[in-house]
Amino acid sequence: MPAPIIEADGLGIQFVRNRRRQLRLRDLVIHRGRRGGISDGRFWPLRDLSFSIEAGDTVGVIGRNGTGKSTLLRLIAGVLIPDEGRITVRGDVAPLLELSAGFSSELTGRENLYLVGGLHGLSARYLRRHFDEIVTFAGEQVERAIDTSVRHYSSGMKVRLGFAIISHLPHPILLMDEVTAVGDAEFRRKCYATIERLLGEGRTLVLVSHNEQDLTRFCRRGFYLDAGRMSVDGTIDEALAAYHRAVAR
Ligand SMILES: Nc1ncnc2c1ncn2[C@@H]1O[C@H](COP(=O)(O)OP(=O)(O)OP(=O)(O)O)[C@@H](O)[C@H]1O
Repeated sequence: MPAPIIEADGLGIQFVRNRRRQLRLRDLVIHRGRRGGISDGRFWPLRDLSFSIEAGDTVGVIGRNGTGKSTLLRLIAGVLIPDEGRITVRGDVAPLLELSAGFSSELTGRENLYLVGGLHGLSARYLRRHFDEIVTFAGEQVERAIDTSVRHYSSGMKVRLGFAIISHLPHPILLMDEVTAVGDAEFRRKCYATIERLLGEGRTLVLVSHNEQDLTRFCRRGFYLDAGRMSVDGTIDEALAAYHRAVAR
């Protein structure tokens, strides 16, 4: 049996809050700012996480706001380095996260396509060959503005171009954070079709979403995170049920 494509063992990361700006009023009033763990601004958005994901698994990550879901994706993507434990990722990652990140506002859409595609390892030859397809996918507005500086793009246009590029990566692991929440109905339809095609090819998906339809449509497995800990690692229905019980309390 091949080794898991993503494996976490006692994974944890510590952040430092900007104490003056972010210490909550409740902490100041009830604990007079002395509560352990946050008194020096340090806290663990994720701690003691162990799991393994096999190639082809589709995992939905569920939890309330601020429970560390996006942080987990950023650890898998290698954008963040753990302070405790280990995360092992055996394959390239296509990060459908912060899709307009990496664009250089001075450059045109066309130049950014080559830049961002190149940064993710796509060759200039591949990008030339698939250029029309990528731009068409990004939609008419982007197509018309492809030789305009992206400074003049709306955030939706940047996200659409970003999705069009990243979804062309051949990488086996897809990370998505609320991708389908952006864009209009037409773009969402294209996103769904693309995600289904990619999953049909046997890619591995880790999806963070508050949209239950998306979660049950794309994910077989579910992680329910509660205050930075793994509360349920089961089927997507089991994870959603635990989340519902928690929010009903
Ligand atoms: N770079 C950072 N420095 C300090 N704190 C951070 C940083 N990034 C996130 N946080 C905090 O870490 C915690 C976890 O954040 P994260 O974005 O992973 O939550 P989430 O579960 O994805 O939330 P949401 O559902 O709102 O997207 C939150 O309290 C957040 O405010």
